[in-house]
Amino acid sequence: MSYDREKQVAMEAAILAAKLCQQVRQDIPEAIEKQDKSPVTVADYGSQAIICKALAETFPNDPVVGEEDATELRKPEMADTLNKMLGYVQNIIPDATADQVTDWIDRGNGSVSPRYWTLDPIDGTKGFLRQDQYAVALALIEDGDIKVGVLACPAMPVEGSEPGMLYVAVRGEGAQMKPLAGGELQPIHVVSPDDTENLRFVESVEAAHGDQSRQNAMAQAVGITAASVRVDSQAKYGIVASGKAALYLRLPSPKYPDYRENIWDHAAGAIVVEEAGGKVTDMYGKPLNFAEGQKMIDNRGVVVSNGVLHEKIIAVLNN
Ligand SMILES: Nc1ncnc2c1ncn2[C@@H]1O[C@H](COP(=O)(O)OS(=O)(=O)O)[C@@H](OP(=O)(O)O)[C@H]1O
Ligand SMILES: [Mg+2]
Ligand SMILES: [Mg+2]
Ligand SMILES: [Mg+2]
Repeated sequence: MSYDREKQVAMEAAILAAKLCQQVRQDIPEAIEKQDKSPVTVADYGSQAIICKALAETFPNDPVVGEEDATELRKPEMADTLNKMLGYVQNIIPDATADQVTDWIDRGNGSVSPRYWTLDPIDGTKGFLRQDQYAVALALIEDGDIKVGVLACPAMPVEGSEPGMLYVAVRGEGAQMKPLAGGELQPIHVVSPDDTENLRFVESVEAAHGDQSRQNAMAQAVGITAASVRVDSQAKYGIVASGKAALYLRLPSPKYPDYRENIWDHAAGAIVVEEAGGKVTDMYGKPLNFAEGQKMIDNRGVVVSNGVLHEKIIAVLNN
């Protein structure tokens, strides 16, 4: 089966959502605190609205498992925030109404099903707020297998152009990237073992999202001597997929040993790396499970590599 239509619609939606995020960020957004104390902004909500609307129009029967929902936004005390968000959405969809926008956001409350999309409207909200890296991440999953993944990284540096890169992959068709500013999709590949210049590793900026001291020790154990490059969001997957780093380590934080990873924090990035020739598993070498629910309850941590390094890193992690 061909996924041309899914790829096209997902790319177009992610590009529009990325545009909204860039506009919000120019205006220095405020963080709103969610119930779990993590931040959300009008850009997270607006991005989810735009992407869910596009998916509803083309694939009305596909559920979407998205990070955000509109419950808080519908409260009367949130009217100013809702209005501000609506203004940004109207820059892209001029006739959108407040009721439509909250309904679109809530289309992201779907469940993991035989075929579903998973959406992180802004991955790395903390990076977004600090003017660092972030990503709009969208993936299609069928029978637990990721089929299509799109990662829009509006702050990714691009040689000779303004920042912003789009990464995309379809199962069995390879991975590609193109600048968000325009241009043709180009195939991408993970770093080869003899490319010592790019034999570096990436990890989260937020220390609480991993175990930085162990991550550094493990990278050294497989021969990576350079200090890590700290990057927010699934932009890390784009960096590994395009051969700018050989490894991304995300080991469970000693502060939050019971944390389980969300499907939307990994699905889009994982297929981009796999289709670029790399490998993605949990810290025990187990495949990530996208068939159970929004949390990957059977997995611990995430290990992303150029493939060649994978067996070695899983071995040092488990000896
Ligand atoms: N304790 C813990 N362990 C692992 N992961 C966690 C943890 N807490 C939060 N999160 C999730 O981290 C997502 C941000 O991704 P990164 O860690 O790659 O970026 S960052 O450096 O933290 O900005 C972030 O995604 P967003 O909420 O979309 O920004 C969270 O889902
Ligand atoms: Mg979040
Ligand atoms: Mg996320
Ligand atoms: Mg998010």
